[in-house]
Amino acid sequence: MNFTKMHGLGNDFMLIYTPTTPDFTRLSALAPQMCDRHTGVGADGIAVLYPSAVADIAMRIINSDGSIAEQCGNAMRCVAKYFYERLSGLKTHFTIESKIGVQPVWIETEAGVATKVRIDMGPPILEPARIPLYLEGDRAVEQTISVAGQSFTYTAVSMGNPHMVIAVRDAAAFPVNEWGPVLETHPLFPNKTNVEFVTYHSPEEVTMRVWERGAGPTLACGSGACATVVAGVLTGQTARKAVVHLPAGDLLIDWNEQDGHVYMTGPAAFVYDGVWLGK
Ligand SMILES: N[C@@H](CCC[C@H](N)C(=O)O)C(=O)O
Repeated sequence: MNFTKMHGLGNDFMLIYTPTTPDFTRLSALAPQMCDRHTGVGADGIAVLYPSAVADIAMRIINSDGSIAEQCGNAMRCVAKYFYERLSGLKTHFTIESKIGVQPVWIETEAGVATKVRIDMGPPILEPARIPLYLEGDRAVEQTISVAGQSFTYTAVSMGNPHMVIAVRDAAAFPVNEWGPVLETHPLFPNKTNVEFVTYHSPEEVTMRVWERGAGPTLACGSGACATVVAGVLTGQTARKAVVHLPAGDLLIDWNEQDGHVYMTGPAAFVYDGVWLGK
């Protein structure tokens, strides 16, 4: 099976392009083995790229544990760069069909190379029932959650996939691996959740670290960065446009006032092309 290793700010993926309908059951079953960092290729997930009837291309994201997620901002930027440079004939504006719908994409280029990708990540979903989260009311802003004898204040946002955003004093030093797994699987979130630990520095700047549902600690999460700025706006911590600092670089997030959609801009990179020889 041919694949291309790519990453978006260190959130890394095996991209598999197939001109026919993908066998998701097989790819989900293979994902833990392919994504294993010792005995496989090593990746946070698999991004599957295939023809779409309603957009220029379709993509689905499979987490490294084999679960299929609704959304993945970093994989979408990788898919967009791949599509722009290898399949589209250098089209700088096109659409990608994901599980959440048809998402417009814009490519910034230099000599035929995609340097930045901007994606319409759609409107955030705030109603707890649709995140999904077991909580009454129409929003989950600055709620308390208790786990293993510790309480956290969180704001929940779905970008198609669920996110719990927790403001902490120093996100860079926060023990993500200790608290991430217990919060990911908290029974309040029936489909589990991604967890972002964030420090709001100013209305325009945030530092974020993430524990991803189905993948563990990753270096970046595009949908999580979108959720972080939405949570920042809802709690009065950020402006609608802010830079999210991640361990390997920055994402620019803009929760547009006119259409209510969240726009994400950032880089994507090729690493290598390979052939998976396992079964
Ligand atoms: N890394 C992603 C999100 C990938 C899916 C996530 N782990 C989930 O299960 O929702 C991103 O960049 O958005």
